[in-house]
Amino acid sequence: MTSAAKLSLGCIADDYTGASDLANTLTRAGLRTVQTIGVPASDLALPEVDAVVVSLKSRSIEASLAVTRSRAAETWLRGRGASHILFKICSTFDSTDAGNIGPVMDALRADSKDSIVLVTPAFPETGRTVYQGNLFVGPVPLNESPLKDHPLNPMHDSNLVRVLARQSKTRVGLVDLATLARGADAVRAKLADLVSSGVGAAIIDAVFDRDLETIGQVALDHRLSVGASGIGLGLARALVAASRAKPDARGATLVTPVGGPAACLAGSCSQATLRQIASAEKVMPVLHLDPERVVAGKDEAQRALAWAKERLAAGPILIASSSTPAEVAALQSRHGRDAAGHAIEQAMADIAEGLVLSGVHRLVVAGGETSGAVVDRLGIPGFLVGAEISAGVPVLRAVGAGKGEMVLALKSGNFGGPEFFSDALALMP
Ligand SMILES: Nc1ncnc2c1ncn2[C@@H]1O[C@H](COP(=O)(O)OP(=O)(O)O)[C@@H](O)[C@H]1O
Ligand SMILES: O=C(O)[C@@H](O)C(=O)COP(=O)(O)O
Repeated sequence: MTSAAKLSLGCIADDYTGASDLANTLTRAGLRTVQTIGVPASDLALPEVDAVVVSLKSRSIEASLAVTRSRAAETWLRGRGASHILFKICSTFDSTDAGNIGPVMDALRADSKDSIVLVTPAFPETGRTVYQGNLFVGPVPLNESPLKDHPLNPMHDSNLVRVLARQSKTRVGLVDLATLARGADAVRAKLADLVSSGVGAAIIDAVFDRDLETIGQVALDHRLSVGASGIGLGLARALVAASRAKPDARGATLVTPVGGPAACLAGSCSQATLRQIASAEKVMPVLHLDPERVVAGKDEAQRALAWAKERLAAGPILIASSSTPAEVAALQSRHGRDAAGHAIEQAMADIAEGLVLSGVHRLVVAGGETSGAVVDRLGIPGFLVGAEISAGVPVLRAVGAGKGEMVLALKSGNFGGPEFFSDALALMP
């Protein structure tokens, strides 16, 4: 970093769309924020900021690797003066019984020496609320939501106290909404009780943004918290209220128009993304990859690139691997979950690389793992946050890529309205 100023907040995000979601929230709450891809190289020039969100692709990798990478990010952020670190997880608690939320939380907690860690994936703006420790996605519990069919981490239990306890060596407790409603001191007293009974992590309920403000105040007593963009909002507001960060009147970066061809890639199989692809069919050419051919080799990505090159001059295009839950399950039963996912992610990265070589500098990507594969392949080291396309999804301006100006939108599979692809392109001139 060029600046020696101390960070008010350090963040470690377990995927790239989640990182841009958090960077968007922090920016809009007034913190000057950058998103880096991995731990930044020492020569990466970054502006003076209040918060850095280090993006990792650690949600679905082996737990010990997720721990090592998260710790490297933690060391870097603490070295820049961050006294509080937020480990950003998905608002739908995407994980398996093997991890990675529990193992990373345990390791960061040991390093921070916190007696207890507050954990909440609540993000009311996108319909994620937590009550009595149960996560709701809109009106339904997590296990009845489309997340039950996620290709990599299907979620079958909405009770987060149980889910986290299965992944963590720490005893997990609950701070319920009734306690939270009594204010920050009531939460502090409850945490002290939990600590005295040997609990090291507390799922905390939150339904409204005001709940997250209380949580943010209490979380700042500690060195670590775990959660989604909602707790990021609470922390940012608490930092501004405590004058530990100056609200930035400029807000999001103005992204200068880059022009030229634009493309969209979708690797998310979420219901929201499937609906968005169906809407895009009405306004732009859409190519559906044949997932079986993608797993078989590189030809399908080459076919897609040739298809795109014939059309790019005429307007935006969309290339999608996304399939229905039944089709995903069938592909996975033939090739295995990880092999199928990896092959498709790498095909998306091949296509993105080819598109950029063909002059595309405006790129929309749907899917967290998919975005990770694409951004890694493009070698982009970091992003500044631009306009908000929809809740949790900003326009991003690549910094330090050495490939000329480039703007991207990295969409979490579940986010965005039905016209998301057109909405994004309209804000990426
Ligand atoms: N047709 C398909 N069949 C099986 N897996 C797929 C298919 N299309 C994409 N995938 C894989 O599903 C995963 C989707 O995850 P991700 O990109 O994180 O989306 P989301 O944001 O919805 O979680 C990726 O690993 C992707 O490669
Ligand atoms: O918190 C969220 O829901 C998002 O920021 C996020 O992490 C989404 O992950 P993907 O759905 O895998 O993109």
